[in-house]
Amino acid sequence: MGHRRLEVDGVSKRYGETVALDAMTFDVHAGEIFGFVGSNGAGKTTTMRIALGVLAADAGEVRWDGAPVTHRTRNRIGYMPEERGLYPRMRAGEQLEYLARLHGLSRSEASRATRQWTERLGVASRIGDEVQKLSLGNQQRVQLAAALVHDPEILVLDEPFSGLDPVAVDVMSQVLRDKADAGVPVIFSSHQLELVERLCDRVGIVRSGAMVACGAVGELRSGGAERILVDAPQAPPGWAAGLPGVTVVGDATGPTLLELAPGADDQAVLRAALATGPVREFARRLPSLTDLFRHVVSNEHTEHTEHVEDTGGTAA
Ligand SMILES: Nc1ncnc2c1ncn2[C@@H]1O[C@H](COP(=O)(O)OP(=O)(O)OP(=O)(O)O)[C@@H](O)[C@H]1O
Repeated sequence: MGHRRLEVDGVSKRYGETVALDAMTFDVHAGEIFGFVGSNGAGKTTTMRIALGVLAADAGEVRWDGAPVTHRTRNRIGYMPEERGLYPRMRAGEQLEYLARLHGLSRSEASRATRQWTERLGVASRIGDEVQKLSLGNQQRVQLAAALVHDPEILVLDEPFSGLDPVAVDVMSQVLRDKADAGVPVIFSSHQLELVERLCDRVGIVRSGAMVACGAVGELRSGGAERILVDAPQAPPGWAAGLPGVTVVGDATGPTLLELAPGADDQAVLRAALATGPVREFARRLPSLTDLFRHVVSNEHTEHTEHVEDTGGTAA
């Protein structure tokens, strides 16, 4: 049971000239929440649609429990599409029961699951309303209920948190955690990086259709450059600018955030700070997931520039 995982292995996909996925590879283990992050157009939705089997890959394979995902597996995935796929004129409750029955639940099981999930997600009083008459956030809660009513073995959710109020975010987070604890691999995409950092066991950062960083949040954060926060209230602006191997990251008033190149001497930084007057704080700070993300995105620009120069060189 513990080794069960959803594997995305070397999946590539083009739309005409556009390379949407370029050998995308990662896996999500049973019992973990995996956060899938990346810029707009990086390839998250395409990956999830291929994992679900609604879109075919040009190359590569998606496996569940060691075997390629088939139509049968697909039935056991709870999917929340980015383009929310509910029928606007159908009543929320009827729709959920209908979806549950499509996945093979009996009439009474379907109605029990509908009641259970609408209560859990705080939309039980809305089951008689047409979906189009619900607020966006409530439509989204119904959409999540739709991904859950058939008790899926795998959860694949495309931006499930966008547009939810903070209470709904908490409810949704707890639902995902409970599902993971019950042995379900949970993968979701999001641009809300603080939430991803808080909720996910592992995170994958995608850039231009490929995975560029993947691992436990703590692991990724501690793998970044060393940062030190220095609070030296009497230090003049620019006090740290000339120190060897030191880059000033945060320069606003108040404490200074410094990034140290590998091998830079933190004690030299401390002495320089003390030379300006009292030092109230001198502490190592890990970069946040947002910092890491920005780093990855700015590398994208660097590489892009290099690529353009290379092309120019070849042409000339
Ligand atoms: N049906 C399509 N036809 C042509 N190009 C497409 C199609 N769907 C996606 N693409 C392209 O594939 C790339 C990946 O898109 P995808 O929707 O997977 O990104 P995403 O990471 O989900 O982005 P977002 O964060 O904006 O939702 C983009 O360049 C997009 O323009």
